[in-house]
Amino acid sequence: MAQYSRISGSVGLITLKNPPVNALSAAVRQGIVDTVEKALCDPQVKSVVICGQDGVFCGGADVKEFEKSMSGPPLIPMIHSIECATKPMVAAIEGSALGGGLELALGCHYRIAHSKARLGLPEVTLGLLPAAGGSQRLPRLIGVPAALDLITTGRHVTAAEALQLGIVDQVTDHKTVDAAVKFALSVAGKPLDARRISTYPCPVVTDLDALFEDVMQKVRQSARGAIAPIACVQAVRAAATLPYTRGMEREKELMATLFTSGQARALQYNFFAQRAVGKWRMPSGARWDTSTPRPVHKVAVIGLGTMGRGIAVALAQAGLPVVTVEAQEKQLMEAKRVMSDMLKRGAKRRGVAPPLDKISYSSNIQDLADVDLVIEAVFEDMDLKKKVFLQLSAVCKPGTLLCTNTSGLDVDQLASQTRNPELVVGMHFFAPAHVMKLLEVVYGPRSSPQAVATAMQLGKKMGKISVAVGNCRGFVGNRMLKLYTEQASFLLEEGATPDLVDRAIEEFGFPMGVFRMSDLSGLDIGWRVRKEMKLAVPGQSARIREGRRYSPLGDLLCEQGRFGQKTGRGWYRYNKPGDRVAHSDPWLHHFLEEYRAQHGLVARRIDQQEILERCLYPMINEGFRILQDGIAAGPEDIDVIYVFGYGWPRHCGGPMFYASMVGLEKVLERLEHYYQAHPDVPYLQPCSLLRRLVAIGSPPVQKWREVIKNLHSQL
Ligand SMILES: CCCCCCCC/C=C\C=C\CC(=O)SCCNC(=O)CCNC(=O)[C@H](O)C(C)(C)COP(=O)(O)OP(=O)(O)OC[C@H]1O[C@@H](n2cnc3c(N)ncnc32)[C@H](O)[C@@H]1OP(=O)(O)O
Repeated sequence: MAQYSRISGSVGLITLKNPPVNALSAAVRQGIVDTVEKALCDPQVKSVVICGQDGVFCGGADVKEFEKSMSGPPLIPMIHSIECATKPMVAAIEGSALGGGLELALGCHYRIAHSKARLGLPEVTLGLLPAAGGSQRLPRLIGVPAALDLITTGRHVTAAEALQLGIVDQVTDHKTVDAAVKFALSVAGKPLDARRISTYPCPVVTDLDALFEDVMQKVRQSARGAIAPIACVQAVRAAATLPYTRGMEREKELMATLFTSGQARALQYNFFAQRAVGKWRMPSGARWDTSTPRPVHKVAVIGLGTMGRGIAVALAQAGLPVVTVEAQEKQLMEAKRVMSDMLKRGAKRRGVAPPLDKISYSSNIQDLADVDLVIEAVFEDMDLKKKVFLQLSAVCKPGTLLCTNTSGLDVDQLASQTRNPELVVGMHFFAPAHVMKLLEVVYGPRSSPQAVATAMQLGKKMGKISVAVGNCRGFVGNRMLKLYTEQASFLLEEGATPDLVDRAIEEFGFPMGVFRMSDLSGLDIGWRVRKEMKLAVPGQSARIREGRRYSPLGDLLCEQGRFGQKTGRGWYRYNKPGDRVAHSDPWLHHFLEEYRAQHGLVARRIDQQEILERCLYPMINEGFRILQDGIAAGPEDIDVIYVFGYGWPRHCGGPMFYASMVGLEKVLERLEHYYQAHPDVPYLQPCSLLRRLVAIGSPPVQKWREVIKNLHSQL
């Protein structure tokens, strides 16, 4: 709703009230319509200020209402009537003015912002465009290039940048409403014709066609199949080329297509999923709101390889003092040089001083005696990690949380090396750790809720999206990934090429296909793990191991020294070691032909649909198993992990959401088909949770938690 009062004698004050972000729900829109009318009818009121309660102007349309049928006054005429008002309307912007919130402010005649406020039109991130006049008013106010940037990226700008761009008229460090009221008093009675943005001509752009062609090309490239950024460009083009009313018609037309699209549903689901994962719960019943984190003032990172360096830099950038320990003196010196450069580059980008003094470097584990939390990031070897945990348990003060950055080893085995296994959790970062947003917080059977709460809170402080998951081989992300990469290798055996598979995956929306990604990460990493597991045996090319289908193709490449980009050869050929541009490699095609001939395999034509189904559906099936096993609390956890850690296209929601969009019956039917065709691949057998969901009519993804809960309570 909205509250009305009169202050300073002649200023009508309208306060939006809908905690926590004053979203424009039907009730708020009705409140605005009613209070604006009241203010305009009150002869004592000469000007009007619109603000939001509790330091937030407005977080935009209420996204939760998008699924329901529309009720209440629509935004467009509401904003139009504010712009047409005959008394000056002033927006007092504190906190956020986003989406419909900024569109409301653009309908006002003046905008006063607090210096800490953030403004933006993030609709594109929800699969939409600013369709309450935002795509038509913003270019008229700040010009086409700047509006294109803001609308197609959805980025939030600071008040200072908003002032520079001309979005706001004044920035204050003091009480925003007071400043706005003072301003409103000063403009009372002044003419308003020149303040109505919709009447402005769009600033002229030289060679408009070239500008839009260029922008469209860039947007298409970065959109990876998302339709909203393209519609945003089209809407701004309408602003630049059509009169306002016709531009508004185009905006509406474009929005109508987006609003009901699967991509908008996926992106909006993802918005709420990101927030849902913060509300973690463990199978024991422990939860985010009943578990208190331990204070963490000083942190340590042990092992300064690529991961350790990134983690330490991310911690320092979050303002935490970090002690780093690396046993090898040469590696320590090299790490110090590289990390200092990383800190300097990061600081330059953010316009702050590099936090070099936050990190201290040591080769002595005894220096970790007084830290509150340690993140172990040594080589991925269980024996080595066990040794480190044993040492840490002896060296660190009682109560220190011991975390491992393993990407899939058993957290419980490491916990068993320590005096306090309840203080051990996994903190699985993704490379590069100072850039990637995802953190898997892995609890073992003995991890305490407090330890999980502490790691989750630390992740948040580091700006990560943290997801709490149970302990199993590969946790959530890598457990599912294994099947994806394995299926991709099987497809090569059956007739595909790395280029063909990668093209299908990239056209689906992943930034990189499975083979290109594998070349980037290094083929030797998986090879070493498979050798340790005695799955890969040099010189052997058997295609059945441990009773199930196995593809030795990756092992055979490694035996030839083809480790990917770093050796200049892998699934692709590179001009030199370390080069990033992958070229199709005739050697590899010949190698595949020979391999098939050796094993009596006849290459067949494999189409894009089969590639996607074979690569994605087994992953999804494993996702259902993960839910069934209670390793992830809900589909949102899996989807957030895949979007933020593995490049799953956000406009497809994540694997579990995607499954619900494709239709669970179809996923089930295709898995059954592929399992029948490949009975030596046990994981293709559809999981019982998937069967159960189909049996009860394929409820929407938001309802799966209930089904899982019932399933668990029946066990
Ligand atoms: C057929 C054609 C029909 C076409 C007709 C359509 C006409 C529609 C016209 C216009 C449409 C306008 C579009 C929009 O305005 S879309 C919304 C744009 N706004 C956003 O994207 C902002 C989203 N919110 C945020 O970025 C942040 O929440 C922020 C406001 C910056 C605050 O951040 P923070 O303080 O970190 O808090 P949280 O993110 O945790 O949020 C707190 C809780 O509030 C919920 N929330 C936030 N924003 C919204 C929203 N816009 N709608 C509903 N709910 C929202 C969020 O989920 C958190 O909830 P909970 O505590 O339960 O987790």
